[in-house]
Amino acid sequence: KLNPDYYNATCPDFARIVREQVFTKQSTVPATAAGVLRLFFHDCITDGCDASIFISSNAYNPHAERDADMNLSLSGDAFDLVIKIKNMLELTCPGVVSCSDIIAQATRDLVKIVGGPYFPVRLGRKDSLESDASKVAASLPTQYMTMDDIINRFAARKFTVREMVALTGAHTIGFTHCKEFANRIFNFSPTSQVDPTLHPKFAEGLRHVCANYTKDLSMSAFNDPRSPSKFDNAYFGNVLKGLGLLRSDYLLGSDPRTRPIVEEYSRNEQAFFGDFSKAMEKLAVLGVKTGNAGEIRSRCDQFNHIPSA
Ligand code: HEM
Ligand SMILES: [Ca+2]
Repeated sequence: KLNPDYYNATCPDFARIVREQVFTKQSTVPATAAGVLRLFFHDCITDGCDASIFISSNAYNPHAERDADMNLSLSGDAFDLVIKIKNMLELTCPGVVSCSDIIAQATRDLVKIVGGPYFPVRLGRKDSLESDASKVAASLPTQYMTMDDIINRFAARKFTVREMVALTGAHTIGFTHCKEFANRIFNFSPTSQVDPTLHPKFAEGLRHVCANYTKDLSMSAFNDPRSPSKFDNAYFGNVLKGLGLLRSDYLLGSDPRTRPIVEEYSRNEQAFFGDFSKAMEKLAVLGVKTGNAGEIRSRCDQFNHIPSA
Protein backbone atom coordinates (compact mmCIF):
# COMPACT_ATOMS: atom_id res chain seq x y z
CA LYS A 1 0.00 0.00 0.00
CA LEU A 2 2.90 2.36 0.67
CA ASN A 3 4.42 4.15 -2.32
CA PRO A 4 6.89 7.00 -2.93
CA ASP A 5 4.20 9.15 -4.65
CA TYR A 6 1.70 8.93 -1.79
CA TYR A 7 1.55 12.71 -1.21
CA ASN A 8 1.87 13.85 -4.82
CA ALA A 9 -1.76 14.91 -5.01
CA THR A 10 -2.51 15.72 -1.36
CA CYS A 11 0.72 17.51 -0.39
CA PRO A 12 2.82 18.18 -3.49
CA ASP A 13 5.37 20.24 -1.51
CA PHE A 14 6.07 17.42 0.97
CA ALA A 15 9.44 16.34 -0.44
CA ARG A 16 10.65 19.90 -0.97
CA ILE A 17 9.71 21.05 2.53
CA VAL A 18 11.44 18.06 4.13
CA ARG A 19 14.53 18.54 1.97
CA GLU A 20 14.83 22.25 2.76
CA GLN A 21 14.28 21.89 6.50
CA VAL A 22 16.70 18.98 6.69
CA PHE A 23 19.35 20.95 4.84
CA THR A 24 18.98 24.01 7.06
CA LYS A 25 19.09 21.98 10.28
CA GLN A 26 22.05 19.82 9.21
CA SER A 27 24.03 22.93 8.16
CA THR A 28 23.57 24.54 11.58
CA VAL A 29 23.72 21.35 13.71
CA PRO A 30 25.95 18.76 12.02
CA ALA A 31 25.07 16.12 14.62
CA THR A 32 21.51 16.02 13.31
CA ALA A 33 22.02 13.28 10.70
CA ALA A 34 23.26 10.72 13.22
CA GLY A 35 20.63 11.72 15.75
CA VAL A 36 17.78 11.25 13.28
CA LEU A 37 19.14 7.98 11.91
CA ARG A 38 19.32 6.51 15.42
CA LEU A 39 15.88 7.88 16.32
CA PHE A 40 14.41 6.22 13.23
CA PHE A 41 16.06 2.89 14.09
CA HIS A 42 14.74 2.99 17.65
CA ASP A 43 11.22 3.85 16.45
CA CYS A 44 11.08 1.15 13.78
CA ILE A 45 12.54 -1.69 15.83
CA THR A 46 10.03 -0.98 18.62
CA ASP A 47 6.57 -1.84 17.29
CA GLY A 48 7.22 -0.58 13.78
CA CYS A 49 7.92 2.74 12.02
CA ASP A 50 4.95 4.54 13.53
CA ALA A 51 6.33 7.55 15.46
CA SER A 52 5.45 5.80 18.73
CA ILE A 53 8.78 7.15 20.01
CA PHE A 54 7.59 10.77 19.72
CA ILE A 55 4.78 10.54 22.28
CA SER A 56 5.48 12.42 25.50
CA SER A 57 4.44 10.83 28.75
CA ASN A 58 1.48 12.45 30.48
CA ALA A 59 -1.07 11.63 33.17
CA TYR A 60 -2.98 9.32 30.81
CA ASN A 61 0.08 7.60 29.44
CA PRO A 62 2.78 7.93 32.10
CA HIS A 63 5.29 5.53 30.51
CA ALA A 64 5.64 6.47 26.86
CA GLU A 65 8.45 5.04 24.73
CA ARG A 66 10.42 8.24 24.65
CA ASP A 67 11.05 7.95 28.40
CA ALA A 68 12.40 4.41 28.30
CA ASP A 69 15.98 4.28 29.64
CA MET A 70 17.45 3.30 26.28
CA ASN A 71 15.80 6.29 24.60
CA LEU A 72 16.92 8.96 27.04
CA SER A 73 20.15 9.67 25.13
CA LEU A 74 18.37 10.22 21.82
CA SER A 75 19.25 13.54 20.27
CA GLY A 76 16.99 16.48 21.15
CA ASP A 77 17.90 18.02 17.80
CA ALA A 78 16.53 14.95 16.03
CA PHE A 79 13.11 15.31 17.70
CA ASP A 80 13.27 19.04 17.10
CA LEU A 81 13.77 18.66 13.34
CA VAL A 82 10.80 16.35 12.88
CA ILE A 83 8.53 18.63 14.95
CA LYS A 84 9.66 21.63 12.91
CA ILE A 85 8.90 19.87 9.62
CA LYS A 86 5.54 18.77 10.99
CA ASN A 87 4.69 22.37 11.88
CA MET A 88 5.57 23.56 8.36
CA LEU A 89 3.50 20.77 6.79
CA GLU A 90 0.50 21.50 9.01
CA LEU A 91 0.51 25.02 7.58
CA THR A 92 0.84 23.82 3.98
CA CYS A 93 -1.39 20.72 3.98
CA PRO A 94 -3.08 20.33 7.36
CA GLY A 95 -3.89 16.86 8.63
CA VAL A 96 -2.30 15.06 5.69
CA VAL A 97 1.28 13.96 6.47
CA SER A 98 2.13 11.51 9.26
CA CYS A 99 5.04 12.02 11.65
CA SER A 100 6.26 8.53 10.76
CA ASP A 101 6.52 9.48 7.07
CA ILE A 102 8.38 12.68 7.97
CA ILE A 103 11.09 10.84 9.89
CA ALA A 104 11.47 8.18 7.18
CA GLN A 105 11.94 10.82 4.47
CA ALA A 106 14.18 13.03 6.66
CA THR A 107 16.43 10.08 7.53
CA ARG A 108 16.92 9.25 3.85
CA ASP A 109 17.69 12.87 2.96
CA LEU A 110 20.16 13.22 5.85
CA VAL A 111 22.05 10.01 5.07
CA LYS A 112 22.51 11.32 1.54
CA ILE A 113 23.68 14.78 2.71
CA VAL A 114 26.45 13.30 4.86
CA GLY A 115 27.78 11.19 1.99
CA GLY A 116 25.74 8.00 2.21
CA PRO A 117 23.68 6.22 -0.44
CA TYR A 118 20.32 7.40 -1.74
CA PHE A 119 17.42 5.00 -1.43
CA PRO A 120 13.72 5.32 -2.27
CA VAL A 121 11.30 5.90 0.62
CA ARG A 122 7.78 4.54 0.39
CA LEU A 123 5.12 6.68 2.06
CA GLY A 124 1.66 6.33 3.55
CA ARG A 125 2.40 5.30 7.15
CA LYS A 126 -0.06 6.20 9.87
CA ASP A 127 1.10 7.19 13.35
CA SER A 128 0.64 4.79 16.24
CA LEU A 129 -2.28 4.80 18.67
CA GLU A 130 -0.04 3.60 21.47
CA SER A 131 3.42 4.14 22.93
CA ASP A 132 4.68 1.85 25.64
CA ALA A 133 8.09 2.22 27.28
CA SER A 134 8.12 -1.40 28.38
CA LYS A 135 8.41 -2.57 24.76
CA VAL A 136 11.72 -0.79 24.18
CA ALA A 137 14.11 -2.95 26.18
CA ALA A 138 12.48 -6.05 24.72
CA SER A 139 13.10 -4.85 21.16
CA LEU A 140 16.44 -3.06 20.96
CA PRO A 141 19.82 -4.80 20.99
CA THR A 142 22.38 -3.59 23.54
CA GLN A 143 26.15 -3.45 23.43
CA TYR A 144 26.39 -5.86 26.37
CA MET A 145 24.67 -8.70 24.51
CA THR A 146 26.36 -11.74 23.02
CA MET A 147 26.41 -11.97 19.23
CA ASP A 148 23.78 -14.73 19.48
CA ASP A 149 21.43 -12.36 21.28
CA ILE A 150 22.13 -9.47 18.90
CA ILE A 151 21.48 -11.69 15.90
CA ASN A 152 18.26 -12.91 17.53
CA ARG A 153 17.02 -9.38 18.17
CA PHE A 154 17.39 -8.58 14.47
CA ALA A 155 16.06 -11.97 13.38
CA ALA A 156 12.91 -11.25 15.42
CA ARG A 157 12.34 -8.40 12.93
CA LYS A 158 13.20 -10.65 9.97
CA PHE A 159 16.69 -9.23 9.37
CA THR A 160 19.48 -11.54 8.25
CA VAL A 161 22.96 -11.42 9.78
CA ARG A 162 24.18 -9.60 6.68
CA GLU A 163 21.42 -6.98 6.96
CA MET A 164 22.24 -6.53 10.65
CA VAL A 165 25.90 -5.88 9.84
CA ALA A 166 24.97 -3.43 7.07
CA LEU A 167 22.54 -1.50 9.30
CA THR A 168 25.05 -1.29 12.14
CA GLY A 169 27.36 0.42 9.65
CA ALA A 170 25.27 3.44 10.74
CA HIS A 171 27.95 3.76 13.45
CA THR A 172 30.06 5.39 10.75
CA ILE A 173 28.55 8.68 11.98
CA GLY A 174 27.58 10.18 15.32
CA PHE A 175 28.92 9.77 18.79
CA THR A 176 28.62 7.73 21.96
CA HIS A 177 28.58 8.96 25.55
CA CYS A 178 31.55 7.87 27.65
CA LYS A 179 29.37 6.01 30.11
CA GLU A 180 28.42 3.53 27.37
CA PHE A 181 32.00 2.25 27.04
CA ALA A 182 33.54 3.40 30.34
CA ASN A 183 33.74 -0.21 31.53
CA ARG A 184 36.17 -0.91 28.67
CA ILE A 185 38.65 1.85 29.54
CA PHE A 186 38.55 2.22 33.34
CA ASN A 187 39.17 -0.70 35.74
CA PHE A 188 38.39 -3.20 33.02
CA SER A 189 39.70 -6.19 34.99
CA PRO A 190 41.89 -6.96 38.00
CA THR A 191 44.86 -7.33 35.63
CA SER A 192 44.21 -4.63 33.04
CA GLN A 193 42.90 -1.07 33.14
CA VAL A 194 41.65 -1.30 29.57
CA ASP A 195 39.89 -3.94 27.49
CA PRO A 196 42.69 -5.71 25.56
CA THR A 197 40.45 -5.97 22.50
CA LEU A 198 40.71 -2.18 22.16
CA HIS A 199 43.64 -0.70 20.25
CA PRO A 200 45.96 0.46 23.09
CA LYS A 201 46.58 3.97 21.73
CA PHE A 202 42.89 4.41 21.03
CA ALA A 203 42.04 3.27 24.55
CA GLU A 204 44.55 5.75 25.94
CA GLY A 205 42.95 8.56 23.92
CA LEU A 206 39.50 7.59 25.17
CA ARG A 207 40.69 7.56 28.79
CA HIS A 208 41.82 11.12 28.22
CA VAL A 209 38.61 12.26 26.51
CA CYS A 210 36.44 10.59 29.15
CA ALA A 211 38.56 11.38 32.22
CA ASN A 212 35.83 13.58 33.66
CA TYR A 213 32.80 11.63 32.51
CA THR A 214 31.30 10.91 35.93
CA LYS A 215 31.12 14.65 36.58
CA ASP A 216 30.18 15.71 33.06
CA LEU A 217 27.69 13.19 31.68
CA SER A 218 27.71 14.81 28.26
CA MET A 219 31.30 13.69 27.59
CA SER A 220 31.37 11.57 24.46
CA ALA A 221 33.54 10.26 21.63
CA PHE A 222 33.02 9.98 17.88
CA ASN A 223 31.79 6.57 16.74
CA ASP A 224 34.16 6.70 13.79
CA PRO A 225 37.42 8.43 14.74
CA ARG A 226 38.66 8.37 11.13
CA SER A 227 35.82 10.26 9.43
CA PRO A 228 33.36 11.15 12.19
CA SER A 229 30.81 13.07 10.18
CA LYS A 230 31.03 11.35 6.83
CA PHE A 231 28.83 8.38 5.98
CA ASP A 232 31.40 5.98 4.53
CA ASN A 233 32.69 2.46 5.15
CA ALA A 234 35.46 3.51 7.59
CA TYR A 235 33.54 2.02 10.54
CA PHE A 236 34.22 -1.50 9.30
CA GLY A 237 37.96 -0.95 9.02
CA ASN A 238 37.91 0.56 12.52
CA VAL A 239 36.14 -2.45 13.97
CA LEU A 240 38.80 -4.78 12.58
CA LYS A 241 41.56 -2.66 14.16
CA GLY A 242 40.10 -2.43 17.66
CA LEU A 243 38.81 1.09 17.03
CA GLY A 244 35.15 0.29 17.68
CA LEU A 245 33.77 2.03 20.78
CA LEU A 246 31.24 -0.54 21.88
CA ARG A 247 31.77 -4.13 22.88
CA SER A 248 29.18 -5.02 20.21
CA ASP A 249 31.28 -3.22 17.56
CA TYR A 250 34.21 -5.40 18.56
CA LEU A 251 32.08 -8.57 18.38
CA LEU A 252 31.00 -7.67 14.85
CA GLY A 253 34.64 -7.76 13.77
CA SER A 254 35.53 -10.94 15.62
CA ASP A 255 32.56 -13.33 15.47
CA PRO A 256 33.07 -15.84 12.62
CA ARG A 257 29.53 -15.20 11.35
CA THR A 258 30.00 -11.44 10.96
CA ARG A 259 33.73 -10.92 10.48
CA PRO A 260 33.76 -11.91 6.77
CA ILE A 261 30.97 -9.43 6.08
CA VAL A 262 32.80 -6.69 7.99
CA GLU A 263 35.94 -7.45 5.97
CA GLU A 264 34.01 -7.30 2.72
CA TYR A 265 32.40 -3.95 3.58
CA SER A 266 35.74 -2.50 4.70
CA ARG A 267 37.21 -3.34 1.27
CA ASN A 268 34.16 -2.52 -0.81
CA GLU A 269 32.15 0.57 0.01
CA GLN A 270 29.76 -0.04 -2.89
CA ALA A 271 28.79 -3.40 -1.41
CA PHE A 272 28.11 -1.72 1.94
CA PHE A 273 26.11 1.12 0.39
CA GLY A 274 24.02 -1.30 -1.70
CA ASP A 275 23.23 -3.56 1.25
CA PHE A 276 22.65 -0.63 3.62
CA SER A 277 20.14 0.91 1.18
CA LYS A 278 18.21 -2.34 0.81
CA ALA A 279 18.23 -2.93 4.57
CA MET A 280 17.05 0.63 5.23
CA GLU A 281 14.18 0.16 2.77
CA LYS A 282 13.24 -2.93 4.75
CA LEU A 283 13.64 -1.18 8.12
CA ALA A 284 11.49 1.70 6.87
CA VAL A 285 8.44 -0.50 6.27
CA LEU A 286 8.75 -2.56 9.43
CA GLY A 287 5.37 -2.94 11.14
CA VAL A 288 3.83 0.06 9.43
CA LYS A 289 0.23 0.96 10.27
CA THR A 290 -2.25 1.87 7.55
CA GLY A 291 -5.99 2.56 7.48
CA ASN A 292 -7.67 2.49 10.89
CA ALA A 293 -4.63 0.93 12.57
CA GLY A 294 -3.20 4.43 12.99
CA GLU A 295 -3.91 8.13 12.59
CA ILE A 296 -2.37 11.31 11.19
CA ARG A 297 -1.38 13.01 14.44
CA SER A 298 -1.81 16.76 14.52
CA ARG A 299 1.13 16.99 16.93
CA CYS A 300 3.92 14.41 16.79
CA ASP A 301 4.21 14.25 20.58
CA GLN A 302 0.51 13.64 21.35
CA PHE A 303 -2.24 11.27 20.28
CA ASN A 304 -5.19 13.07 18.68
CA HIS A 305 -7.49 11.77 21.41
CA ILE A 306 -6.96 10.91 25.03
CA PRO A 307 -6.86 7.11 25.03
CA SER A 308 -9.83 5.59 26.81
CA ALA A 309 -8.96 3.63 29.93
C1 HEM B 1 24.18 -4.20 17.60
C2 HEM B 1 23.32 -3.27 17.45
C3 HEM B 1 23.45 -1.87 18.03
C4 HEM B 1 23.82 -1.48 19.29
C5 HEM B 1 24.17 -2.37 20.47
C6 HEM B 1 23.84 -0.02 19.28
C7 HEM B 1 24.14 0.77 20.37
C8 HEM B 1 24.38 2.13 20.32
C9 HEM B 1 24.80 2.95 21.44
C10 HEM B 1 25.02 2.45 22.85
C11 HEM B 1 24.99 4.21 20.98
C12 HEM B 1 25.46 5.42 21.77
C13 HEM B 1 24.31 6.26 22.23
C14 HEM B 1 24.72 7.42 23.07
O1 HEM B 1 25.70 7.35 23.81
O2 HEM B 1 24.05 8.47 23.00
C15 HEM B 1 24.67 4.20 19.57
C16 HEM B 1 24.74 5.30 18.73
C17 HEM B 1 24.26 5.31 17.44
N1 HEM B 1 23.62 4.26 16.79
FE1 HEM B 1 23.59 2.35 17.39
N2 HEM B 1 23.48 0.42 18.04
C18 HEM B 1 23.23 -0.67 17.25
C19 HEM B 1 22.78 -0.65 15.95
C20 HEM B 1 22.44 0.50 15.27
C21 HEM B 1 21.69 0.55 14.03
C22 HEM B 1 21.12 -0.66 13.30
C23 HEM B 1 21.57 1.86 13.67
C24 HEM B 1 20.87 2.51 12.50
C25 HEM B 1 20.44 1.91 11.42
C26 HEM B 1 22.29 2.62 14.67
C27 HEM B 1 22.50 3.99 14.64
C28 HEM B 1 23.23 4.71 15.57
C29 HEM B 1 23.67 6.08 15.37
C30 HEM B 1 23.48 6.90 14.10
C31 HEM B 1 24.31 6.46 16.56
C32 HEM B 1 24.89 7.84 16.86
C33 HEM B 1 23.81 8.70 17.46
C34 HEM B 1 24.16 10.16 17.65
O3 HEM B 1 25.28 10.58 17.35
O4 HEM B 1 23.27 10.92 18.10
N3 HEM B 1 22.77 1.77 15.63
N4 HEM B 1 24.28 2.92 19.20
CA1 LIG C 1 7.70 2.47 16.79
